Amino acid sequence: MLEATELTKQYGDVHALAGFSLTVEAGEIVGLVGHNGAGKSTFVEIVSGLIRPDSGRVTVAGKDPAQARSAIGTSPQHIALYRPVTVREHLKLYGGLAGLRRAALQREIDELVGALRLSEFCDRPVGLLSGGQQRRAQAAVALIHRPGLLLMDEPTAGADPETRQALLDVIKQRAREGTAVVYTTHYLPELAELEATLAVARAGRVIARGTSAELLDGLPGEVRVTFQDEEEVSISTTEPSTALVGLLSGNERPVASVDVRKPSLDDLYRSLAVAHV
Ligand SMILES: Nc1ncnc2c1ncn2[C@@H]1O[C@H](COP(=O)(O)OP(=O)(O)OP(=O)(O)O)[C@@H](O)[C@H]1O
Repeated sequence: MLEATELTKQYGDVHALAGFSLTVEAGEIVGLVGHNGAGKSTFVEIVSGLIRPDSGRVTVAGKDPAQARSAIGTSPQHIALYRPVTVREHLKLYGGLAGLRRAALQREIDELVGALRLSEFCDRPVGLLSGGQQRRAQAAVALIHRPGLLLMDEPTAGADPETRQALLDVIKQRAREGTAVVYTTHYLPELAELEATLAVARAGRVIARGTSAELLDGLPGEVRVTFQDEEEVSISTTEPSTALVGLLSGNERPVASVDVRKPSLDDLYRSLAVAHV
């Protein structure tokens, strides 16, 4: 559904993209992760047809992004809605532009209003909504025409847990129906929930691609024991149970808490940074 090969994009001295390649199949959710400035949003902007690459090739459903607008739904990092216009009017406008009419348009609006819990503020102007409500409205605009490719750039930033869950549920459902999804986030548990494969961007390129099991297995997490006298001991380990037994055996002091942390995105970036110096 999406094929990007060796994309480059330069802003002055900054190489925002430096040979960025990524392929996403129909029905696949790809979690695009990477440090700030890695090039994720620039990639999303190119695929959504907002900006053009300096070189390289990108196709959506076999076409140039500018010719594939109706196949693409974008929820950009920064809210791009009209402040005086209500959420419902946005959905009618964007659904209508994509060719949805009357009953079909109404059906899609009703479904999204329900799934993303928009009913309470659907008839209010966007400019009067909270940040989280605007994010939900933005996501609904991306989804209204059932695009074959969804580009979600940090769609849950600032969202409360219920909103986050509602959005993840809709995205999973769309992927089951065959939608290809690119989902950028700084939050690994969301990608586990989406059962996404990962693409790790660094300095304008994708430097690792695979399932989270392939990329995270073998990376150390952390076991931390806090004793009641407030002393804290932590160990970086790939074997948390063994490490915990080791920490506690022979220890007579009462334990206040035990915390086992799985490998995080930071652990992944660190391991890849070592591999890519
Ligand atoms: N319009 C622009 N003009 C100048 N520089 C830009 C522009 N857009 C992006 N850049 C630069 O390109 C690089 C990549 O930025 P981009 O926004 O794609 O990163 P990102 O991975 O999305 O980061 P974040 O996680 O912070 O959203 C950064 O160094 C950024 O400063």
